[in-house]
Amino acid sequence: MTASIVELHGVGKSFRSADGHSRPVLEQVDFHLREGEIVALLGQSGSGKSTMLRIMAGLVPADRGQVRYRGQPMSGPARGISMVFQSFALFPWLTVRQNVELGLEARGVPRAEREAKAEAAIALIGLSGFEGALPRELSGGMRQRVGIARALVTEPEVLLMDEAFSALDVLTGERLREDILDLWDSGQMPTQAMLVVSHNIEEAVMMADRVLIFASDPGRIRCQLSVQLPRPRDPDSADVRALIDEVYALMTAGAARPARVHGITEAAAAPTPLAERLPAADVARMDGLLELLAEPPFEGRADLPQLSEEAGLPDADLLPVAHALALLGLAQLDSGDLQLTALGRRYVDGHHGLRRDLFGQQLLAHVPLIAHIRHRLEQAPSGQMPDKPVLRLLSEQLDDVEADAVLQTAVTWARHGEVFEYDYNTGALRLPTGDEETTR
Ligand SMILES: Nc1ncnc2c1ncn2[C@@H]1O[C@H](COP(=O)(O)OP(=O)(O)OP(=O)(O)O)[C@@H](O)[C@H]1O
Repeated sequence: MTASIVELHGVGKSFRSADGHSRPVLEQVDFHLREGEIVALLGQSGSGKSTMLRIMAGLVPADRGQVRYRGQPMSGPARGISMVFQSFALFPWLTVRQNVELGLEARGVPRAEREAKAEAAIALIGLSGFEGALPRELSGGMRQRVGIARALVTEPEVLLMDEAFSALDVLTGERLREDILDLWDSGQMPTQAMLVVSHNIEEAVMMADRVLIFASDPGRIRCQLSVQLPRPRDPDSADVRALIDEVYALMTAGAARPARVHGITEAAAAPTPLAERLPAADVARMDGLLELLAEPPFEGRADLPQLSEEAGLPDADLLPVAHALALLGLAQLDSGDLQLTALGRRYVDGHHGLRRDLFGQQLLAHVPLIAHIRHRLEQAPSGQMPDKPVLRLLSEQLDDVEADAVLQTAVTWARHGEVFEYDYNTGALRLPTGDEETTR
């Protein structure tokens, strides 16, 4: 059995929200990162993937369970583990060489050795000739190469990449990913294991020996899939396509209530809370996807990877839309396919008024937060209420930024279904005009 470099045993982490509530973000995470493997971590936004990476790097402590690095309990940042961030995190006033040398400086490495190592890392990642450039003089792809050189210069045994390619355009991201895999497969990297957080299913399947799928609320490993295909992999090969389909199916299983269906037993039995994270799906995109799904060649049923290509939507955008359609009963997710329901067919075929009514009806039936706001507005003599109590309710389980995002999603959906209105200037929620006297 290959040796484990980092081990998580029953790891849990909670954060305290602004109002003092403690929210579990990770629960019972068991994971071993072993020598010689690349592991990809996929999961919904906010499911705790970055938190798990930071715990593995020793940047934040776990509240529960054990974290071990080479068999020893982790205490503080681990020297043999480096991270690469989505945002590049470069110092704008330092040159490429100075940015790369930083990690070595902090460790007291003598100057001559620092320079030699930085030069080697810069050459390895293909940036020779740009040592004296400032970050602003580089393209996004080159900046991320600096971020990777800075992570590699300390010769880490473990490289943790947190959405390292997602801020780059598709081609640049693919090229950088391929270069890293070439370095890894040819043994030129000092690194012995990589963990890659991604929102891109194809990227995960192209890179990893194992794909872990995270569940949300609280974050935990829901399932894993091993990928036993030699690299480099052909994204169009039948084997890769089949695995991509399988990962889509696993990620969308139980999508109507993604956080709960595969959840821990008590959570599955609990009623759906008002403060659930809604998939951040734009209404125009939901309409567009339903229309695309209804037309040839799909005729009501589509393979998600094909739909992603046809709609020009990356996974990070497509999956929330697919989840939202499933939540509202307009489509259903089944084995990695999206299928129009009978109601979804009526919606697509309907004129504007019918679409509005069906959408509103489904919101009230399936989104407890929207039904709750509508009920409160109907009870209020003025047909109005401020958004503050709703935000307070949401922040019992979500942080402030997420609470705001959930309210905004609820508002855009509710406006489309004419369930309620929102005044962006005053933050007032109110019944739609002409609707004050009626109840649905
Ligand atoms: N320092 C912190 N204080 C309070 N809450 C935090 C902190 N760090 C993360 N969180 C919360 O923990 C949850 C998980 O966040 P995390 O960034 O780990 O998720 P993620 O799966 O990486 O999300 P994304 O894919 O959007 O990057 C979120 O609700 C986030 O707001």
